[in-house]
Amino acid sequence: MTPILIQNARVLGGDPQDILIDDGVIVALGAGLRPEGEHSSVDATGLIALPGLVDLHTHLREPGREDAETVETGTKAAARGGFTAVHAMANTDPVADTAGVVEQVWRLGREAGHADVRPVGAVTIGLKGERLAELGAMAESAAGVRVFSDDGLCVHDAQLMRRALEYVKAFDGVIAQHAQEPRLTEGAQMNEGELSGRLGLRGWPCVAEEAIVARDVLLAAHVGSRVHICHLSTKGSVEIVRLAKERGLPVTAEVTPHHLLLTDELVAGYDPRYKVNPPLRTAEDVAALREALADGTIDIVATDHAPHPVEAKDCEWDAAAFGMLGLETALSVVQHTMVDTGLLDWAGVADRLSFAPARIGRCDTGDVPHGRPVAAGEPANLTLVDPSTTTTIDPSTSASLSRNTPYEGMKLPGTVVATFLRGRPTHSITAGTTGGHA
Ligand SMILES: NC(=O)N[C@@H](CC(=O)O)C(=O)O
Ligand SMILES: [Zn+2]
Ligand SMILES: [Zn+2]
Repeated sequence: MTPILIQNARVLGGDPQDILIDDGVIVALGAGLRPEGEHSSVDATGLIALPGLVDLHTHLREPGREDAETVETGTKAAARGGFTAVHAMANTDPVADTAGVVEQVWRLGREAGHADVRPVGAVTIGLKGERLAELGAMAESAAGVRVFSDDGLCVHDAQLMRRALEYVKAFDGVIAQHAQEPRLTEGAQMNEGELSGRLGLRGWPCVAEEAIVARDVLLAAHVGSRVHICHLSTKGSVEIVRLAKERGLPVTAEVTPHHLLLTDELVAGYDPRYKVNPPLRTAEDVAALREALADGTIDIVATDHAPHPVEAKDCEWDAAAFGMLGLETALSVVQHTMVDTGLLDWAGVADRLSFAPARIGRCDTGDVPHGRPVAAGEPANLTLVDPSTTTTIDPSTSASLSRNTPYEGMKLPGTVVATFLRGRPTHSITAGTTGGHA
């Protein structure tokens, strides 16, 4: 590959600089670079350069639901969203609960080549919540699993959760908990509140999440092992995590783009596009989540990209599947809710969407590290963003196999202009291909 000179990019939102990439590595960074020899140039005037984004929570659906998404299509959507690495959730069919399945997913990611796929291992066999899966074998496999989760379901048995935390401590793993007390959410369809009563939909109380968050930070502290809370959605959960961090407990947390932007009022039209787990909450919760992401109480944004085929969403509310697309719109939603509101600068975005998720997933070191500083000697995993654009979201242009975006028709700021994975463009907008993305 000939060297690439990216000119005038605002690295992490700072002053314009040139970035010279050769052989997959950033070899020089500075103003007015004039490399000798053959190279190609990219004019990045007005663009922000970020470290390649890292998603700690993606559903790629392969194996088993290749009608909803495949590793190929999901990672293509990831590249278009500016991601160079994604953690693929274990709720596939078969479940990713053995070294064999996680290695298969990891290998599919390598073959597709759009983004590095870091498989998440299931905590319990078949996600049944009964017996621990072979966590050690998945950690030692070629996939090098460090994140374990029964996501979609909660590890609700306290003793199993304790054992899982003890087990992963040996290899510095982390349990990513889908915090949902199942007995408190039987048949639940939306946030519990005045609106759920009015709409006649079974409510999903905040305490169902908060009870598990509180229990698990205490368990993690007791064991001295790391717990990560998936898709935090309530003000009360924020308060618990804040208190836990003040006490120095080993907890990290994520918020999804949709919980930063959307509220339960959208459910009033019974449109299943807004059906998601955990449910959309109130404006007060949204404000608390934004504030917590800004002050670092919530460590990261994770997409929870959850593709579903048309028939699972184009139906009555009660029958519809939970979940929303997220990879291609994440950065735009974060710009809209956090940057354009003055809550976070671009360096903060780099932290919440790249540095911190890579650290939590322990993929900031090793053979193919992510979430590294934009600096000479580092792998050229880069995302170029044009923050000055506005796009009307059009699901038909998505790289995902599914169409269940909640943002259809919305105007959102920012466009990912190019993504580089170890110096190779995995996404780039050339003249004529700009426009809608979902
Ligand atoms: N978020 C969702 O609503 N759905 C996810 C499962 C999950 O993340 O809990 C899915 O797998 O579809
Ligand atoms: Zn979940
Ligand atoms: Zn999920």
